[in-house]
Amino acid sequence: MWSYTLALLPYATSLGLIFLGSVLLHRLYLHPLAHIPGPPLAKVTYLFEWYYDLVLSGQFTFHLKSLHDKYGPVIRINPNEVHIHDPDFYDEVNNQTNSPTDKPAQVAEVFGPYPATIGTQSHDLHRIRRSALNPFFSKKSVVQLVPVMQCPIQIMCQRLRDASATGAVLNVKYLFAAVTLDIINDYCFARDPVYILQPDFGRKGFDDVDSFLQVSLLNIHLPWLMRFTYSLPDSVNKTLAPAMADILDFRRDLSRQVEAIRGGQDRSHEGAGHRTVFHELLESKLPPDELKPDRLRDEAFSVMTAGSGTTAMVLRSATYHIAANPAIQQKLHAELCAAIPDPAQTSSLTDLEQLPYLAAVINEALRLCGPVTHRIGRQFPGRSLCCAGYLIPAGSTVNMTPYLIHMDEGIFPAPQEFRPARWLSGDKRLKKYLVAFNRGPRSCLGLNLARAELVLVLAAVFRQFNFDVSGVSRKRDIDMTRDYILGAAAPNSPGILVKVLEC
Ligand code: HEM
Repeated sequence: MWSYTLALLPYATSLGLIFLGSVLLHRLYLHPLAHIPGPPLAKVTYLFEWYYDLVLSGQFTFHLKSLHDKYGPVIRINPNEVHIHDPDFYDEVNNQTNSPTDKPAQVAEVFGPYPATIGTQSHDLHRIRRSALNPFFSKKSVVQLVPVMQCPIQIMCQRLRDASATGAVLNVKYLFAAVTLDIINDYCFARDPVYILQPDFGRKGFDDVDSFLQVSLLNIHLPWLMRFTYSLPDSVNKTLAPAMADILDFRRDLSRQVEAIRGGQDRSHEGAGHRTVFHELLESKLPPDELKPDRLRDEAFSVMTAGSGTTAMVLRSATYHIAANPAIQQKLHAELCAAIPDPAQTSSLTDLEQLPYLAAVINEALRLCGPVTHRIGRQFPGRSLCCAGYLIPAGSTVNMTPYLIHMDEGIFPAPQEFRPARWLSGDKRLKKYLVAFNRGPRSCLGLNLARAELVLVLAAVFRQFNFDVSGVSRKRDIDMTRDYILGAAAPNSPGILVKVLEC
């Protein structure tokens, strides 16, 4: 038996080598993307990308810039994907309504097999799911939601007042995460504020989400991993990855809440005084398959997580940059004092949105600290693209990275500097290049809500307070050092520890 096996070994090895050689030759010379420039190693193997994303931990996004400097605006980043860095080509990839746009499978399933709007591959199914959610997040709906937002914002201001009175050090990373999660929790499920009232703002849950995002980067490259993980019982997952425990509990709790609404046990929306997403979604005209428990659980998970962590990241970075730049803080404070003479009173969202300096601060925060740092991938089954003379055949995966556009020195000089004034220069072109929410049919569902939260929270905070940020290190605590889908601070960052000053 052994002698047969040994005799066959050279044949098997030769066959293996011939197969490998053919794959390499195909990828280099015959593949539909063979003509696209890029590092030879990236053309033939995924290992190139894995090295930067997995071995060096979330570094590929930074490396992309040097690849584009070397190979031009259109490059091949792995055997089957193209990356484009051409800010003027952004709408061509992301803002098309005249042809179907799919999401590549590994990006759609980044958080696991995930039948939420954000995790939907197919264009047509995405339209169905997205249309059901759109009405909740229109500008009009968000304006009606302002009183809901004001409740946790007022509690947040009281927490800041208390910290200022006692001199306590506050971690604003968790403060802002709590306030945004309370807002979306109320909108989705008619729940009173919870997190903003907790002494540590519910820190552990937010830290677990950070760990979950790190795992999700692994999942983009090895999509079977999360599929396998979710097929295991929760108890096994909790033992293998303790950080998953809170995430799994959170998911199960969301499922319980949705089912309690469906079963009629949860009628909290009746006294809420505002519409709530999941009570209405359950009564919507979505087809029955779309209303199944797992589908709505995952939709809830996506809206709750996308609807809190992202805005909180912009709030905390903006807070640091404003407080660290006295001239900016003073200018903003002066504008807010004129608009809100009595800080005990709140101004309308519409009035606050008209304040030019506040708007400039928010645009600059979205540019410099846009939370979604990973490349955004799309597929066009029926449309080929032509960029910089390169034909990209229909069906290819095409990526673009908002972070690289926001850091483009040709558009935003000194891109690493927080300069709200650049938005007041009268250069109307700049807005075209602010793509923190992406554009087009798959752009951010919560854009209006996020912008309203940024306006209301920053106006309330900087009308009344300033911060001693001498204990914060920009390099360690604020700037993205690793791209885990959302930008992550350095591993040794304690959060954003500040002293609150009343002004
Ligand atoms: C400053 C805050 C925010 C930023 C910068 C942001 C950014 C983004 C980006 C870039 C995308 C596109 C992702 C992709 O194409 O794969 C996206 C999608 C999404 N965002 Fe946001 N987001 C923010 C806040 C919110 C909020 C408050 C919600 C609450 C509802 C939300 C819910 C979603 C959902 C559900 C999607 C998926 C949309 C779809 O696939 O149709 N986001 N967001």
